[in-house]
Amino acid sequence: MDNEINSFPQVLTIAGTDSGGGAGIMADLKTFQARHVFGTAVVVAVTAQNTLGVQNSFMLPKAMIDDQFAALADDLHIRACKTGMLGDAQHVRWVVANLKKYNWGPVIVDPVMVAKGGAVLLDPDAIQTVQQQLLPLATLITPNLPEAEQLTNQKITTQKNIQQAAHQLQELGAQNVLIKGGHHLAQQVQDYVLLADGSDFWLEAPRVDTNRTHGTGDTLSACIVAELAQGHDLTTAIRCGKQYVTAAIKHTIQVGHGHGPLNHWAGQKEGLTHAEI
Ligand SMILES: Nc1ncnc2c1ncn2[C@@H]1O[C@H](COP(=O)(O)OP(=O)(O)OP(=O)(O)O)[C@@H](O)[C@H]1O
Ligand SMILES: Cc1ncc(COP(=O)(O)O)c(N)n1
Repeated sequence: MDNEINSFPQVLTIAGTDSGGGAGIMADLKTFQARHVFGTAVVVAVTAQNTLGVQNSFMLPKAMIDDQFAALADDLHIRACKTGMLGDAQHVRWVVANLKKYNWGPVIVDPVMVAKGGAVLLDPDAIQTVQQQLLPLATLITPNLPEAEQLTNQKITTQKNIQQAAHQLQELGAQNVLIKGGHHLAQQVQDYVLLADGSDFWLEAPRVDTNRTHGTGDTLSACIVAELAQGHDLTTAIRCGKQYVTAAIKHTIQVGHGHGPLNHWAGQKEGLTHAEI
């Protein structure tokens, strides 16, 4: 009976808010809505932010974080979750404890470190805690190139470096790895995927010439979470996420003076049905 009550696919983002609406929990919830799953959130950090940058941030106390997890565990049936901005080492530890305490389905780790505008969203001291405690819980980790460099302690300049870094992230405990190539300014953006069984592939798309790319990583990982919650396999979910984020970047909307947000209605705009994108 409980299965019937909680049968609609429910997902969770564990991250920071963005008052400007473009990244973090806001981008995740917009993506969940567009992808037809019910989105929930554990707020770890609150940021005062807009498309020009992060003006202030506040980390929530442990009791408030634990209570949010407990409230969800008591009532909902979360099928997949993701992490985003976690701020510092102690918050990473508190989140890890709650990931272990309950079952939230597959865990997608988006190891957010620095915002597009340059603000630090993860204390550099916390990187070791992410490597040692969070990575082993990751069904999939989705670093961008600078994050992959930090997590593997190496410069990444070639495709071979990217592949080596992905293997290193697996050795640290992440089951599957998606290294995002948005920060490499080539004509084609290339993301690299290394799966748990050792198979791999590249995802390619033409670079859209725009600075309206606030929240691209959040949107990609949130879409993957949504697809997993609906029962798709990981490869299908990743390919769908890539198609969705590419469309959301391509169909620019004019919001803000700086790094503008994506168009989370892009699937509808392209006339794509839910099943096609
Ligand atoms: N200008 C662009 N044109 C097309 N695709 C892009 C562009 N920029 C990023 N992407 C794609 O968006 C996704 C996110 O990549 P990116 O490297 O920007 O992540 P990120 O830095 O974590 O994003 P954010 O921190 O803004 O959330 C990847 O699939 C990447 O290839
Ligand atoms: C709360 C929060 N989470 C994540 C990001 C990263 O997004 P971006 O790199 O596009 O600024 C952000 N700016 N704010």
